[in-house]
Amino acid sequence: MPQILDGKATAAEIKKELAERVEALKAKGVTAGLGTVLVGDDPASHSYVGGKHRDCAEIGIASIRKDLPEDITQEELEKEIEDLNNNPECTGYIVQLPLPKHIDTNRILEKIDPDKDADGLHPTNLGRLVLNVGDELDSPLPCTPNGVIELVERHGLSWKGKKVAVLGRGITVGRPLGLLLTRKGVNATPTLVHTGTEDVDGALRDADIIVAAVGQPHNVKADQVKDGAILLDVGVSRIEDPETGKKKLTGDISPEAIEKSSWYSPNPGGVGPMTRAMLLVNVVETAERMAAEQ
Ligand SMILES: Nc1nc(=O)c2c([nH]1)NC[C@@H]1CN(c3ccc(C(=O)N[C@@H](CCC(=O)O)C(=O)O)cc3)C=[N+]21
Repeated sequence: MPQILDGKATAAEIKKELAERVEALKAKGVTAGLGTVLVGDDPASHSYVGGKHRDCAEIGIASIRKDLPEDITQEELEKEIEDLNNNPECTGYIVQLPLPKHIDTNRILEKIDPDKDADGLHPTNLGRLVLNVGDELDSPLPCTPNGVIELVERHGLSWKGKKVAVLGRGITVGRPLGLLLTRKGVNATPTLVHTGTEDVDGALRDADIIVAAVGQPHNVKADQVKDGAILLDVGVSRIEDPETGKKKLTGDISPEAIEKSSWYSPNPGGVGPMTRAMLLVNVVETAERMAAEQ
């Protein structure tokens, strides 16, 4: 029987630890504050951002919310970013992705003060991750990849020496996860599998651990998975529940593939809550660094 990598319970444990660090900061006169920038009215994005603010409230982090219209110009949005960079109450913030098509996303991400980058997606912080393979890093890490690593380790499992197939090469998951997996403290051997990969089946079957981050429902099939593999399900899709006819969330990995695993992360309830917990880690750590500099 496969065992569950319980993201909800693990995130709750991390939040408890963080609440203490938030208290310790308050004793020093520093209140951690998360800013969110949300453009347009995509319901899924609204729901994610809402979740982030609830998480903050739970552990004593203040929050600053900027909900902006879909037709905002590049220049206006850059002004909002500048505003958060200068706001001392905001110790870290995120710009919810995706942004509307008329916005140059990379230029926006570059405007974020790297010291306030709660997502760990600023080019400077991604660059620090590339440059540092060994020692402690004093910069934020990308939340979903970091959540994937932490979820496995907090269940007493190790990445060390493992062959890992990462399905997907997107900027928020696949590509940065490859970098995290090769850090010395993790020491896994990743293969990034993507739409240009010839032998997808071979790469998946060879893997001790599969991380699926493509956003296609039940994309990973039983015959692509080695017996006893560890499966991490990152992608989300909304599909119709055949029993109720209602839309429900589902992951990238088929139920038959999960049956063959030794451990798997459910979706929902796996990597999603861990992503949110790692965002809180980044906010607390940026605030701690700011407090240390005072
Ligand atoms: N700048 C930026 N940073 C992000 O971190 C970011 C983003 N943009 N754009 C979209 C993706 C997606 N994402 C999720 C976070 C939590 C859950 C999560 O907690 N999901 C719950 C289910 C939530 C539900 O029921 O809707 C679960 O898996 O159990 C899901 C998805 C963060 N993202």
